[in-house]
Amino acid sequence: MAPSETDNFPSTPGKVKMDRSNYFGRVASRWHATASARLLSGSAILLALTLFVLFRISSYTVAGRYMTGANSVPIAFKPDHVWETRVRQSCLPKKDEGLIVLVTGAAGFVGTHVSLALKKRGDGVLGIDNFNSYYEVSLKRARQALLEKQEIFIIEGDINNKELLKTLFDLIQFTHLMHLAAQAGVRYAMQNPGSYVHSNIAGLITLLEVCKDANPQPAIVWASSSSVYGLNSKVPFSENDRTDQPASLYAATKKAGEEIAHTYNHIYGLSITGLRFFTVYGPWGRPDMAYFSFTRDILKGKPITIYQGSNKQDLARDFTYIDDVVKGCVSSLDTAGMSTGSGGKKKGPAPLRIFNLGNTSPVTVPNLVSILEKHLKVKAKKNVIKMPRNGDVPFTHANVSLAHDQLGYNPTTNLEIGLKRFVKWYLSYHGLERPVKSRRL
Ligand SMILES: O=C(O)[C@H]1O[C@H](OP(=O)(O)OP(=O)(O)OC[C@H]2O[C@@H](n3ccc(=O)[nH]c3=O)[C@H](O)[C@@H]2O)[C@H](O)[C@@H](O)[C@@H]1O
Repeated sequence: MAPSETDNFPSTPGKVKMDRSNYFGRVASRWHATASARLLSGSAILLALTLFVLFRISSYTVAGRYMTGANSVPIAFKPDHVWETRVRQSCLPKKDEGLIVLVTGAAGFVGTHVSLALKKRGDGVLGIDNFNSYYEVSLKRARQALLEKQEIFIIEGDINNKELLKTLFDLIQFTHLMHLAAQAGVRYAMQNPGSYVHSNIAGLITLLEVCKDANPQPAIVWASSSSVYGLNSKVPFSENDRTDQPASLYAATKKAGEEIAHTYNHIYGLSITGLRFFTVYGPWGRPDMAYFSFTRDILKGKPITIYQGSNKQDLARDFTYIDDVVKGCVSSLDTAGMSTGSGGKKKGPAPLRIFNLGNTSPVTVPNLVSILEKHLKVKAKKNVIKMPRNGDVPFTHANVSLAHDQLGYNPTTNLEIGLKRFVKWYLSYHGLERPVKSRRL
C-alpha cells in the first residue's frame, strides 16, 4: 500500500508518528528549529514593515518636499517658515507690473527655459515639479541648480496634490499659471498608460479646480501638442483642422486636455490658452527624444533605429527650437487676458485660445541624422526599419499664422543652427569637448 501524504510529510507536531524513539527525537528538534525560524522571520517582517512605514512618514513630512512618484497618491503637507519665505522670495517680481507665475514642470525642458526667461525680465516665478524618473533625474536636478542660481525656487510636489496647490494659492496671488508638467513621449504611452492619465488628465483637472477657486483666478497657459492632429492629412496643420483622430494615448490625453480647458473656461470664466508644441528641441532637452538619443548613441558608436512609413516613406517633423517656443510661451502669458471669475463663480466670458507653435518647415528624420553627423563629426550606424504601430504619425507641419497675428510669434531658428547649439551644449554638459580629429567621420 502506498504511504499516505501525512506519513511522509508531517505538517503538524501532533501528527508525528512515535513508533521509533530516534525518529521522535529528530522530529522534535526539527519542530523546534522550524518554530524558531517562523518566529524569527515573523519578527523580521514586522520590523521591515515598521521601518517602511516610518521611512514613508519621514519622507513625506520633510518641510517643503514631496517624495511622490508619478502615480502616487496625494499626501499631507506641512509647510514651515523657511519654506514660506523661499516661496515668497521666488514669487517677488523685480519690476512694476511684473507677472507672478507658477510654472509646473519647472525642472522639465521647456519649463526650465520659460522660467529663466520670465525671471530674466523681472517677473516673479515659482516652480513645481515632481522629479519623476521618466528620464534621468540628474538632468532635472542640474536644471534645478540652474534655476536656483537665478533665485527661482522649485517645490518638489505633484500637481495632483490639491492640498499643496491650495497652500500655494493661499500664500501667493498668482497672476498666471504656466502649466508645462506632463507625461511626455508618444511611444511610452503603450508601456505606461496610467501615467498619462495621472499627469495629463487628473493633474490638469486638479490644477484647474484650484485655479477656479482662487481669488483672483490666474490666467492659464498650458502645453498641448502637435500630436492632437493625429491622422489628419491636410497640411500644413491649422488650429481649426480635425483633431478627432489621435494616433496615440498621449495625443488622446492632450486632446482631452483641450476639451477640459473648454469646460473650465465655459463654467468658471478661466482664461485658458493651449499651445500645440511641435517637437521642441534644444540645449537642456529631453533624453527620450530622437535627436537626443541619436546623439548619445552616435557618440557611443551604437546603431540608431530610423523608422520609415508605408512605401518606405521617410518620417518628418516640424522640429521647433526651444528659444522660439519660449518666445511664444511668454507672449501667450502677456496676451492671455484676465480670468473673469473668482471663488468658483463665473462673472463673464473669458478668453479661450489655441495656438500652433511650430517651425513651419518639416525635416525628415534621415536629414536630422545627417545634420547630427555633421555637427558631431561622427558617422551614424543606421538601422532603418518599418515604423512599428507605436502611436507615431508620419509627419507634422505647422501653420503658425494665428500665433503670428495674435502673439507676434515668428520662429527664426532652422534645424541646422538649432542642432549645432544642442550639440555644443550636449558635449559640454557631458564633458566631451575634445579635439575634433579624435571623432572621425
Ligand atoms: O510635438 C509633439 O507633439 C511631440 O513631439 C515629440 O514627439 P515626436 O515628434 O515623436 O518626437 P521624437 O520622439 O523625437 O521623434 C521624432 C521622429 O523620430 C522618429 N524616431 C524616433 C525614435 C527612434 O528611435 N527612431 C525614429 O525614427 C519618430 O518616429 C519621429 O518621427 C515629443 O516627444 C512629444 O512629447 C511632443 O508632444
